[in-house]
Amino acid sequence: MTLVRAVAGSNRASGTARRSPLAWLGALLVIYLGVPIVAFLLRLAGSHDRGFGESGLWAAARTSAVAATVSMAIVVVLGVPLAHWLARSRTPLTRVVGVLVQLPLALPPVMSGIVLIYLVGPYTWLGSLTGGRLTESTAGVVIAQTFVAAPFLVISARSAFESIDPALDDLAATLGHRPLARFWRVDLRVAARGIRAGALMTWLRALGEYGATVLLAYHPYTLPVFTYVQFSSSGIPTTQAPTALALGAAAILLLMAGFRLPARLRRRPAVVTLPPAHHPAESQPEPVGFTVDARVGEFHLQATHHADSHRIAVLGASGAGKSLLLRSLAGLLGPGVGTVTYGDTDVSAVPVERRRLGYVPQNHGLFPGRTAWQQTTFGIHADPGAASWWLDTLGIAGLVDRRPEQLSGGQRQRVSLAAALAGQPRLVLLDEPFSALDTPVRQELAAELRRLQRESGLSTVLVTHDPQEAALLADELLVLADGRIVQSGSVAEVFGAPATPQVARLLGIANVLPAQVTDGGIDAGGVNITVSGALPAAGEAMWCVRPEDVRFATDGAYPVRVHDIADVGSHLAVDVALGSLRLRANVARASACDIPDVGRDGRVEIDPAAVTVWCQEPAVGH
Ligand SMILES: Nc1ncnc2c1ncn2[C@@H]1O[C@H](COP(=O)(O)OP(=O)(O)OP(=O)(O)O)[C@@H](O)[C@H]1O
Repeated sequence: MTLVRAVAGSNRASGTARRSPLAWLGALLVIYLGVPIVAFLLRLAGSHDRGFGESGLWAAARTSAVAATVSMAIVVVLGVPLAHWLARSRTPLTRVVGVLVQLPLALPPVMSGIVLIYLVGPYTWLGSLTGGRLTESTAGVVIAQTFVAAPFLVISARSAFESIDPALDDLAATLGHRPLARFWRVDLRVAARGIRAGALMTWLRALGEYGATVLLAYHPYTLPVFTYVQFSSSGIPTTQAPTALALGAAAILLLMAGFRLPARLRRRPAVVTLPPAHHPAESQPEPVGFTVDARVGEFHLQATHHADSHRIAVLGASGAGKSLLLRSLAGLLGPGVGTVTYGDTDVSAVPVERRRLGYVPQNHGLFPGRTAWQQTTFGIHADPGAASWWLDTLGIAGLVDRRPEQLSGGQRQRVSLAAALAGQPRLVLLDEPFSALDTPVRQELAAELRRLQRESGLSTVLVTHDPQEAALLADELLVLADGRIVQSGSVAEVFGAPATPQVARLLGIANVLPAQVTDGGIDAGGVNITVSGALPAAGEAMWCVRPEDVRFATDGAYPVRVHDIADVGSHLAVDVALGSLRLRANVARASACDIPDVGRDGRVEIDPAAVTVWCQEPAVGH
């Protein structure tokens, strides 16, 4: 039944496609392009003398094929690095060069020939230097073909390089690969398909080149020149053979380019046998210090901190600058961003690939086309034994043959973590490393990382949105807002006394509310609350109390009305009205009988020492 529905669905889908005006427009173009070729093939089949015996035909075909192949090779060798530079650089010079390399595409080929005569013609400096051999020779054909065909490769390769996520290059740098190695081992590999397509277009364009060739190198004849000569002297019948040859060569090449071997004939990647695992070596704790001043677009990051501990967490709202801070510490924003120290070493001038880092980027970047094992051992310092240990510990030893698209989000995140740790890094920078994991795996991994931090001295800077994760995996907290550190200190200090209402909210404290400071207390929504700590000057203020410090008691000081009671597993979350404000109380299940029913009035007690009051929320200025 399901199959019948699926078939009916697919018939409906193809029926819809047939009725679509877009499909008909496309079909008209296919007819326009196909009919002349079919007409030619019909005439060819019906002809007696097709011109295959004409003298000079095969020599012309050879000249065309050789010159097109040499042109393509020249264009690939020179054009791929040029395309890479054009894709990666954003300067006025890049823009000018980008236009320049596309000009031959816009210029009519005959005019390209004229332009070239000014460079390599017999009476130019280059022409006389080579005794006039640059024209009227196969070299001349190659020069003409290269000029008109080069833009095809450069444009295609440039767009292939531009589509590579720059984060992959950054990741490869943190794994110790220098710029040339990154070009070979990452960019070229990822852009290979676009480069191949560009090379194919270049060859085909070179093979079909006529206008520039006929001006620059009329002899030896190429296939197009030979065809025109035949057409002028003997009429159309003898042009059938060269046309058929060009058509056949192009069709075979295009078919080969799109051909994929059946799955059973394709080379399978060798099955990986994991080497014996060993525990990662102990590392020296390396507290990080930095004074960073970096501008990225409109955003200004300005932060100074010298950590006492080798376990730091950076908390902040989305867009606060956490990832940029991590990238500055890695050296990925360049050496001009300020001073960075790992332990006692000033690494400000040390290139990222020599910093011996482990880096887990936010989107858990993995290199396309590489298996989990190849990803884990891609770093130049990767230790296969430690890689095995990490893969095993992270529960992905059975997935080592899989490529990124064959892994789930959580599995990819674990591979990324294993790759960062397998190189025995001196510092690990983690950008929300557990965000795609389910709660049990997340807790398990966090506990594993915590154990390594303690036992092996693993130094980490963790970016996270989760205050619990920060408290578990760090001794020191930095809270970032709008590119500035708004509070820093030990986990206990920051959690115990959030410096601003904004920090309190980031720490997950639920009751951050407005108030008016009065004599010896605060007016919170019309209810006077007693406070034992320091109070700001009278006026508008913000205050907070943790939900677990709001306790139901029949003799409590403050009247409330219960609005909602939610059982969240570990405790009961109770929403109450305190004057005009809404307050949250977390009540242990054992004390559930103290809570009045929903809609009923009751009383709560709030410890004056548990109340924090701030003057009006300060704006972070630049
Ligand atoms: N390449 C860039 N060009 C321009 N602006 C950028 C660039 N990268 C980041 N920014 C800006 O810098 C600010 C900080 O970005 P960052 O990625 O550090 O935020 P974040 O705190 O990590 O946020 P999230 O938690 O959402 O990942 C943002 O406003 C962002 O738009």
